[in-house]
Amino acid sequence: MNALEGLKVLELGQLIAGPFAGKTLAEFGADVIKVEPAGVGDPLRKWRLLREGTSVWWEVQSRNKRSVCLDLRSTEGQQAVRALALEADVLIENFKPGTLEGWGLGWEQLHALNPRLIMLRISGYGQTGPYRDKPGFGVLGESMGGLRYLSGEPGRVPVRVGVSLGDTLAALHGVIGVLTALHHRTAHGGQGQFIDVALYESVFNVMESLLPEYDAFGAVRERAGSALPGIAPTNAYKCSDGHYVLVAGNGDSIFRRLMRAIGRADLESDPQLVHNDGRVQRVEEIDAAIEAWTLQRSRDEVLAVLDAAGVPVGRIYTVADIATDPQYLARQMIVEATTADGDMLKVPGVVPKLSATPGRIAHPAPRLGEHTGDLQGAGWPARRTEESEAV
Ligand SMILES: CC(C)(COP(=O)(O)OP(=O)(O)OC[C@H]1O[C@@H](n2cnc3c(N)ncnc32)[C@H](O)[C@@H]1OP(=O)(O)O)[C@@H](O)C(=O)NCCC(=O)NCCSC(=O)C(=O)O
Repeated sequence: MNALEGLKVLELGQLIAGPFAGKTLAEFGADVIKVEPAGVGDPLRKWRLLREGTSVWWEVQSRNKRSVCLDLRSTEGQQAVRALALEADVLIENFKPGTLEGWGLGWEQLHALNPRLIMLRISGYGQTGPYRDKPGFGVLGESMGGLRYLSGEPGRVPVRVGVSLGDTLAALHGVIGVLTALHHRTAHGGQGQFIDVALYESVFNVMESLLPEYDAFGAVRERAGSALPGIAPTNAYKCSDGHYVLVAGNGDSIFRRLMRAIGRADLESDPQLVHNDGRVQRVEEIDAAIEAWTLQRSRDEVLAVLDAAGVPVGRIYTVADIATDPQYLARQMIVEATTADGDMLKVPGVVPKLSATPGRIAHPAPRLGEHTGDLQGAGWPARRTEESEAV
């Protein structure tokens, strides 16, 4: 039994923000039907590295979903979506605001058709406000949300975090919205509602004290490279073999253990360094002491000594480190899955882990339009036998 068994989800839209929300619901048992344009399908099918013509990213993002091809610009395609929406619990979309309305598939139209429908609408800037009509991508949401300005070294160009974090953050906020709206629908009279998620707001929501610090102190937070301003010591420190380690000594007792481990009893017992506020005043001195010690040792030696001392320490993981890490392996986070072409592929396991109803990879990402034939007649199409068995 999966937690979202029986939940019917219709996914319109493309790339990351909407489809990552669909993926998350599908991993917990929702029946997600993805609508794609015939011919090319979701452009993500061709993003980054392709194997036999299909992106391996697609294999992860679309697992457990069904794919039907419908032309949303055509009357027939729009009618087919309405027929599906009539029975759907959730519709996910991440088009530019107004695109669905132009196709007669906006909230007003679909809500009138199916008052129980919950609609997740993800866009760059939201469904209202002066920017609503602008197309949005993750990088712009990350920037407007405040993240980009803080990423990188002081005085250098603000860098992109390595993945489209704005999109996945929006997707996860969208999933929270869907689950909240489902609870509300069950508890209070069965009505659906729409959820308006903006990429920039999803980023802004995780920006910690950025705004109140500006309001209270006029402080504009700046890029700080690998350090965490106002919290000490925590940084990346170079080792004798050229690798870096991350050491987070920013707890009062952890700091004392760290100083003992690196042979700095003087700093361990310094009354000014007992708490964070005092350490922040002398962060450069503390960082220099730590790096003087790490520079004398290889990364593995540093990790072993600080691990034994109970100090939070870690390497900077490449994917090669991830793929062989015992913690990942012990918790089934590296899973061998079979693609629709019968090839094996290592993919991330399901997050989060539920004790009674864990998520699962039930079937591979679909070929383009693999399930269009299921749409015979009206209503939500039943899953084919082999798929129901896989679930
Ligand atoms: C991604 C977008 C910028 C793309 O903008 P546009 O192409 O200008 O327009 P729209 O959203 O209105 O529509 C997308 C296009 O796909 C076409 N389309 C898609 N599916 C169909 C089907 N099934 N049938 C017919 N046409 C279709 C649609 O007609 C448009 O084509 P044309 O009319 O021919 O253009 C926008 O969708 C957007 O702002 N989305 C919300 C934010 C978001 O999710 N951004 C995405 C992230 S990925 C990312 O950020 C990242 O990697 O980083």
